[in-house]
Amino acid sequence: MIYTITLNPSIDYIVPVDKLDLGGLSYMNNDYKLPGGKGINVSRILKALRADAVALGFVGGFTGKFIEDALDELDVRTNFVNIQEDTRINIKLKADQETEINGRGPALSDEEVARFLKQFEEVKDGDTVILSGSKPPSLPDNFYEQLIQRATDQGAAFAIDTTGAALEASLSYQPLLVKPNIHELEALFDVKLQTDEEVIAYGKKLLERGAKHVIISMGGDGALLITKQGNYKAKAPKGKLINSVGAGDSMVAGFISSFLKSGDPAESFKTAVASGSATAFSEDLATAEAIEKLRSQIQVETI
Ligand SMILES: Nc1ncnc2c1ncn2[C@@H]1O[C@H](COP(=O)(O)OP(=O)(O)OP(=O)(O)O)[C@@H](O)[C@H]1O
Ligand SMILES: O=P(O)(O)OC[C@@]1(O)O[C@H](CO)[C@@H](O)[C@@H]1O
Repeated sequence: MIYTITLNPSIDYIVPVDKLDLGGLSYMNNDYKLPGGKGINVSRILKALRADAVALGFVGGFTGKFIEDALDELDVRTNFVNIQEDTRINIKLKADQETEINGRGPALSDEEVARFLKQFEEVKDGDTVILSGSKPPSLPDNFYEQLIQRATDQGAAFAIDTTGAALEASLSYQPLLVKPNIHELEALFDVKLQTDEEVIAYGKKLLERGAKHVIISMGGDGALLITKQGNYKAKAPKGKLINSVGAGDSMVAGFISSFLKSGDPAESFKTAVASGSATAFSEDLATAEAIEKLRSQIQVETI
């Protein structure tokens, strides 16, 4: 079984505006709401790719109910801990540029956290846990590390898509996959990276510190995969960028679902890039058909 962990889900409120008048009044064009949060997005793509997964995390209030109902409708399996405070709403403003305004997230009580940890005991030998996104501020800084420690003790593999200290702390536990984007990699090492060689050199540092596979995503410039066996590059297919929200999560889902079936990093990387780009070219997350169609266009080269 795959478990996705979304400690801080969100309603993603997509707000298209023809022209944004800062300080004035603008009207929305066909705004819509999606169940969001990185792990939830991963679960939705896993569902599209027919991989069995359960989404875990915390949801609360009317916003939490919206997320549970929307995922039920999409037939995505969930087992959330219900909490007292409302789940956050994240604003995705689409004018001539995309602007994101994310909430910090609700406060969690000790009892709510204890219920989550109890539930986490169901993770067992052979399972894969995917940890993605921010944590609500009331959780301790090392909460991801605590979960990784538990997952590892329980015999499960894990992948992690987060940034900064939480990403660094995860490396010695040998994540199956880490997927910083190029800006997150730059921030981690406080450098500016120009060439593929430079990106690979810094990606390799994550490998040396324990990660088994490192994907560095680069938006419309595609991605690099760094492994002990070799390094790979895939250009992103050409298309109209409609929505980059969830492109990175789609990559994680694409890689993990394919790798668990095939054990082949290069093939899994191809599915990852196809999944990321198919989401970038859609209003919502990618469909299985869109992923399959793009997959045939993607060339993975060894570099
Ligand atoms: N403009 C684009 N054209 C084609 N593919 C894209 C584009 N933007 C993103 N992608 C695809 O999605 C992948 C992930 O994108 P990106 O590097 O933006 O991840 P991210 O920053 O983690 O995304 P997010 O946080 O928005 O989910 C890219 O490697 C690429 O395959
Ligand atoms: O604030 P976090 O947890 O880092 O990111 C949350 C978020 O921006 O990430 C997803 C896209 O990757 C969205 O569904 C969601 O709104």
